[in-house]
Formats: sequence, structure tokens, C-alpha cells
Amino acid sequence: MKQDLAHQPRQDNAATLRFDPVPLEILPPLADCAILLDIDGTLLDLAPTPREVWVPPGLEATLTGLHARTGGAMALVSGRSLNDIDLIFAPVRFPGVGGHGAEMRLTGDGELMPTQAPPLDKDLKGRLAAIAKLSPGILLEDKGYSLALHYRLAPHAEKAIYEAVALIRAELPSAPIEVLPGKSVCEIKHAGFTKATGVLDLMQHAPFQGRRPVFIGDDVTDETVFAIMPDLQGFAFSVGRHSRGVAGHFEQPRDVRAWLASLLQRG
Ligand SMILES: O=P(O)(O)OC[C@H]1O[C@H](O[C@H]2O[C@H](CO)[C@@H](O)[C@H](O)[C@H]2O)[C@H](O)[C@@H](O)[C@@H]1O
Repeated sequence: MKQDLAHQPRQDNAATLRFDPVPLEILPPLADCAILLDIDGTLLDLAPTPREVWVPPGLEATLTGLHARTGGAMALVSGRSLNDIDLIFAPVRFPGVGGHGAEMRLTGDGELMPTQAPPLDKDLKGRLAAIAKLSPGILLEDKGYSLALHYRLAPHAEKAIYEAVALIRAELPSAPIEVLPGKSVCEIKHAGFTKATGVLDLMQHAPFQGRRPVFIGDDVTDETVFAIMPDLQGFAFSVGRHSRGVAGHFEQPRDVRAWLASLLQRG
């Protein structure tokens, strides 16, 4: 049955939803929720390179609507920097947790809140960046507090990248850094912050405070947020796979977009 559906042309509307049933009824009214959304692989389809993602028609209106209907308690929770997120959704800006918890902003036009994310050491960054020379197609993304080595265009280089990073880490055993494996990306960042620490921080401030968070994410880094949802009386949903502790899962970002549009209609 699933195979048949997979071959049908599909559109972003509620009539063509395809995912494990995630009944809207289990959620409180939007006025009592904080909607927290991962970006790549959750709201947006994955693209060959970070710069090639695009915002499909209707998504901006859905997000803007959710932001309004939750009294501003709708935030993007991403591994991308907030600056990068703003470019993707320009000219609209949303509250957000960026850089895997390195940055946090309570309103779209608000100041960054102080965080615990120091910049990555310059020499270390230089050594990590040199790994990109291992193969054509490895892309560098410098977020200041972290460095990402993308190998979606050079999948054969994955093993060599992780080995090179491990070698550098072995030479610097006391460096307060950690490796975050993502989707065709190896990211090296300071230890001490995660998406979960960012969300916990966000949820301590108005308009998020006191609401029940609804978080949707697809990647390993989103699991830190799945894990804290019970303590926050929240709901977690995964995309593309079942994850431990989630209330349901979506197959693809288009299913998430359609579900969010239905949620907005329900109120
Ligand atoms: O936490 P997210 O919002 O899911 O961000 C995770 C990473 O997303 C971006 O990389 C990923 O998406 C790219 C575009 O689809 C894709 O080319 C790449 O292979 C993926 O890893 C972004 O560039 C990273 O900074 C984020 O950490």
C-alpha cells in the first residue's frame, strides 16, 4: 500500500497526508502550545548543498500563522546559524534556537540572548578546514562557534573525514569540543550546548514559558530535544524514522508541512 502511494503525485495539502497517524486531538489548543520546528529534513526538503534549499509555497504563511496563533511562541530550532535561517526565510524572521543551541532569540526582530557558545579556536578551525582538501566536493560551513564538513557531494570521503577529525581530536585530548554527526555532514563544535539546552533556555522565557512544547525533528541532534519533551509535558514527532519517545512520525517534510497547515486550521 505504501509503495503504491509513493508513486502517486502528491501535493502539500491535508487531503494527501501520509504518515503514522498523529491525531491533532492529542494536542492542546494552539493558545497553550509552543511550536518548535527543526528546518532541514523537517520543514524543508534536503538539497545537495546547504545553499540550495528553498521554501515551498505556503510554508511561510503557515509559519507566520502559527506564530500569530501561539502569541509568538513558534520557534525554529536548527543546526544552522540564525543569520543563515534569516536568509532562507527572508524577509520574514522568526524566534529561534540556532547553531545546535549556540544562539537563541525570543522574537524575530529581537536581540540574541547571551549564550555559552565561545568561538572555535582559530588554529583548530584551520586544521579542521584543511580536511576539506581531502576530496573535491567536500564543503565547509563556518558558523564561528562550529565548523561543518559537508560530504553529500563526496560520499566516498565520509570515512576519511571522520578519521582525520579523530586524529586531530586525539592530539588535543583536553580540547572542549565534540563531533556531531549529521546527514552527510560532520560538525565539530564546542561542548556544553545542544539543541536541548537551547530549547530549555527558550522555554524559560515569555511567550514560551508555561506552554506545552510541540517539537518536530528528523536528525540525530534532534534526539536531545525528544528526550526533554516529557519533562516539559511536551510532544515530540520525528520525520523519516521512528525515534525513541516520539508520539508519532512523519514520512517526509511535505507531510510535516501539510500537518502544520491542518493544525493552523484547527486552532
Ligand atoms: O537542525 P537542522 O535545521 O536540520 O539543520 C541541520 C544542518 O542542516 C544543513 O545541512 C543539511 O541540509 C543541507 C541542505 O539540505 C544538506 O545539503 C546537508 O547535507 C545536510 O547536512 C546545514 O547546512 C547545517 O549547518 C545544519 O547543521
